[in-house]
Amino acid sequence: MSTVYSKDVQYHINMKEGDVGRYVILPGDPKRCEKIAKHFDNPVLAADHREYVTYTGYLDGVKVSVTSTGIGGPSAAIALEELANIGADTFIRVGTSGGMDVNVMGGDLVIASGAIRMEGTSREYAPMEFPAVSDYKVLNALVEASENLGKRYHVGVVQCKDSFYGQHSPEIKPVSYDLMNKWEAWLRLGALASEMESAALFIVGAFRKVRVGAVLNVVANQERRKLGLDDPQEHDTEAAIKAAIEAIRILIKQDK
Ligand SMILES: O=P(O)(O)O[C@H]1O[C@H](CO)[C@@H](O)[C@H]1O
Ligand SMILES: O=c1cc[nH]c(=O)[nH]1
Repeated sequence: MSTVYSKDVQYHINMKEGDVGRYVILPGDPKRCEKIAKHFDNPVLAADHREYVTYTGYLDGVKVSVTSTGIGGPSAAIALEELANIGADTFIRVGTSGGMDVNVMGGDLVIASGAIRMEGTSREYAPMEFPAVSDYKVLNALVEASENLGKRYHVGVVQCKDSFYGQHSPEIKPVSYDLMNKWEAWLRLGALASEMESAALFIVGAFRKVRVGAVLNVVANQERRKLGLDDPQEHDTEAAIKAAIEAIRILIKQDK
């Protein structure tokens, strides 16, 4: 059985085949797109529809794009599916996250090797037994890129959820017993940081047979705060952006 996906103008991202490169950076925040596109040669605004803003330009002579996903699994899954429909096959999420492991500090980078599927979207693609893992070539490229940048980084599992405030104020939620017990388990299992899109992107990527990785800026770490440790804050995503750009350059070279 073969499935044919339309390469025509896509319903949500409002682009067709030819509008994006095979390499696409995926920030959540649409406002991060322009910052990322500044690293491209000759960037042009390709589309601006709903939460999906896209710029397309070039890195080392190869066409590349950046498309925002909006917040959460549902909109991220749509972005990935529609971008795959029009020819993209390698994706790097550049996001923000909240630190979990006490060794992870605000301003560090977290490169996701896998993601905890505490969200709903990926369940509509794969049974829970199937793991949400990043593509190893994209993962390796992100590690090499972070080394080259001389940036403090961690590689490991991130936690994905649908409720931002379920992470930040679980104790006042009606299901606090569930949120807090699971959070404790994720900590004991060494989860590095919490965010909202990687699990859905990794699972949809597995389904669509495309490569997906993720690099996250750590904004702060609530676990360090709880323990009275210093908790530096970093809202600037430029280091994560630079890591993703460098990783794409590495992948372009490898793919030639
Ligand atoms: O900064 P982005 O990429 O949006 O990522 C993180 O920030 C949002 C929550 O504030 C969620 O989308 C989360 O995953
Ligand atoms: O704490 C945080 C920061 C960014 N994104 C999240 O989901 N959580």
